[in-house]
Amino acid sequence: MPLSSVLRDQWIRAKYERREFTGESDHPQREYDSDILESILWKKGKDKKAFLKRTFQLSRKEFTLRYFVREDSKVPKAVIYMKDLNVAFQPEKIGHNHGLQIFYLQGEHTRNLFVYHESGKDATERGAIFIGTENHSYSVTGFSPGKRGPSRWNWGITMRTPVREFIFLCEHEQDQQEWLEALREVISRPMTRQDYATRYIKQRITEVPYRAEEITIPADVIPERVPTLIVDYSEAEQTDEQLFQEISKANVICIVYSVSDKRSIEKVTSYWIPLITVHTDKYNRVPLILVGNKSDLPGNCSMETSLAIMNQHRDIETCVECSAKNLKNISELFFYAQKAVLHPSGPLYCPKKKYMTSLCVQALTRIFKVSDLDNDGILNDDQLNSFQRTCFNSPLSPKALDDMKNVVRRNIRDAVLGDGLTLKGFLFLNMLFIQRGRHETTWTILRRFGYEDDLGLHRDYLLPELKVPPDATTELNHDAYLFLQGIFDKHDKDHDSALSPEELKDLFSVFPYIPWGPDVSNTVCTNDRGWITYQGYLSQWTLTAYLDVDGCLESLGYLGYSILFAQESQAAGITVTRDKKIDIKKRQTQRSVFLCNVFGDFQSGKSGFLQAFLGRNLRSQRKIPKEHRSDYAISTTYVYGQEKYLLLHKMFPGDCDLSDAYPACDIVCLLYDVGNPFSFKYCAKVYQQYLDSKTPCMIIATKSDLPVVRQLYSCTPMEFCRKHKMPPPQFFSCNTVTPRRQAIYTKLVTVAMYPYVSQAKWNNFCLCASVGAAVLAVLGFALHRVLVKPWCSSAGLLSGHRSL
Ligand SMILES: Nc1ncnc2c1ncn2[C@@H]1O[C@H](COP(=O)(O)OP(=O)(O)OP(=O)(O)O)[C@@H](O)[C@H]1O
Repeated sequence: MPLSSVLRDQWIRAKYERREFTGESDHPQREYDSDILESILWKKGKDKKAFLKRTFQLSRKEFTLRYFVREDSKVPKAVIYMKDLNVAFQPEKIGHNHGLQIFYLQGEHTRNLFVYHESGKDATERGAIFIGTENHSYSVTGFSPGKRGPSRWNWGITMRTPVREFIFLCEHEQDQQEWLEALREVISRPMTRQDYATRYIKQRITEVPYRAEEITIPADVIPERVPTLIVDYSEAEQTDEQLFQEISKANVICIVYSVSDKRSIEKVTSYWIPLITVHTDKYNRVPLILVGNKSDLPGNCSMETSLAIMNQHRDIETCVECSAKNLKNISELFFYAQKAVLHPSGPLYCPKKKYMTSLCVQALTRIFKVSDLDNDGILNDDQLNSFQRTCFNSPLSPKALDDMKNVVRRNIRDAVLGDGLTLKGFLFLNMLFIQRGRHETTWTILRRFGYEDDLGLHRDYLLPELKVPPDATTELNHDAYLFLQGIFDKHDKDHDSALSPEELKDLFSVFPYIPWGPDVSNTVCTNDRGWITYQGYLSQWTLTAYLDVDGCLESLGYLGYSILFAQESQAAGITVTRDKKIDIKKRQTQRSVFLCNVFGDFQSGKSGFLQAFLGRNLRSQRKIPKEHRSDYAISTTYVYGQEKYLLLHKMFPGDCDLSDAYPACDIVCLLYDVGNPFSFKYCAKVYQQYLDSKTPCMIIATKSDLPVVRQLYSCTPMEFCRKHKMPPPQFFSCNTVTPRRQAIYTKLVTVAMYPYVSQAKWNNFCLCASVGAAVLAVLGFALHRVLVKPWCSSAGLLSGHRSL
């Protein structure tokens, strides 16, 4: 557009749109004749937060922009020559509709001023094109009417830059010629140093975007099969809020500085690292990569500087120099970034100590112990091979095995013993992997054994999902018993079929805590030294699986069940039984654990009843310290030749609503002390108030060796049983000369297994189950045959009917 047209246009707009020069508007007319245009802009302070009022002046004469801190200041804070200056509208970044970023060159550096004006003038920038010289592949040509299709404006200009072609249309041929002339003059002029700098800034606007588009490197290009999303950040285009959000989302952050700009590396420690620290979780640090860009330029920041920074900041995973211009080390940079996320060195290695972190040593020690199947402190060739298969899906060749042992042997003493690797050797080998930058090898081992990035065991590894419906129970399956038997054998070093305190401690050395307290010795069978027997050990696992399946899964995880038995998860070792109602309907059960709740008034002999099941008489019970007492007792009995677990649970009197407070059990025992006249009343109360007719119930008369006294209740225990169609009270005493297991417990399991058998036939039924167990197992005895036999008393149960 010729100058005359511009002036005419502006004159019409001023006079008729803005009503200037008419006396109708208070528009400051002096703007047109004054040399200086002054305005108040809000400028972002150095702290990057608050906007402060500043006076800005544009001087036509000096061709400068200057600003003042105070209105009455004489000395400007900065004077910027227009030739060095550029602006971009930044409403989003500045957070104001009329936000503007002013950037200008000062020496070698670009400075930024972030400002906004309270009332904008609706101007929007559409872009800018830098015009370089012919030598730099810039050209301009005109074209005549019709060349570019029908248009109202026929005369055109094609402006070519190295990156794209721009087409402009003019109304008249004369306009076209004037523009062509002006543009050719610029293009033919050699570029000054200043022009180069300006081009850099302008290219950032038009050619190199402020911010690269988000790029996703697809999952299938790396062995770990995870996609990589690369997100760029530009201070010029994005707000601090966006930066903070991206930081908090990132798995790895590359801090880029210029090797030719010392101040940019200083900013890494003074600005970027503190900023990232504030905006990331302190318990879950994000790995950082220090990237020295522009390695094609002569640098004044040496690699030593970045290494020193790396040594000071644990989160810096690695540093790398690259050149985005000639693409040197760019793919390496992203490889390191991926590696920093997938195989971070921070949790594994402490550069200061030049040794593995204590958490890493702990984890590898556990892995060694789990893999040392015979617990001799050495991974022999077989064990090393199965370890190798577990972690890397293939065994080592004999030569590779030998080479590996030789490397370790050469470097450290006591690392190889006989033909195997000691714990010391195993730790050394891993340290070697880490020191040689092969973190992924150690991470593969750690991850295979359930560890996650913080070197804790993964929740999914320890607590896999297991659905247990309300009327189902949880038991260990055959596989899990086999595994636990193996663990027992591995730790029973003296082969006495019991675990001494040291052996037990060693067994739990792969746990972060000892899961069994001293009460366990009074929950399961022990030998005469009080050590948990093989049977007792399996019983305790059975109890854990039944009462605390999550705890059991966790323990299986620590012991390495799913890894050593090549199972998908620890849950593979657990059987969830079917709904008990189906068992009753089908008149058969596959369960092997039955729960019996034991009620009785204070001092009625409940503990005695539990302990006697573990083969302890009154005398041995009295030796149990109070703090070691247990509310549970579990052991096995045989019913029709099948081994079943009976879990006795002592209930406390005083619990107000027993039916709500305790889970459904398979059978209930109501205990009363034959020597205490007030004892039976409690049993009658529990029976009437809390028991449903569906759960089998048995009344047990304890301390039967003591003189029997009359119970102070409306009826005798015998009459009570008859009235409620229960078998008569069963006499019991734990005050025996020698400790012995009594038949009452088999009877309880039998009744628990067949709750639908009428109570009147119990004694008959139970006698056959216990006395004939072995024979019946061989003959494959059928249940219905038992039911028709006449009632007979169980030999081991009672000393006879007493007068009740
Ligand atoms: N056959 C017996 N002869 C004599 N005393 C016995 C006999 N059986 C148990 N006792 C004693 O009776 C007391 C109570 O027994 P026990 O601790 O088993 O009852 P409890 O119901 O578990 O008690 P609490 O309700 O207080 O927990 C104990 O002092 C025990 O030694």
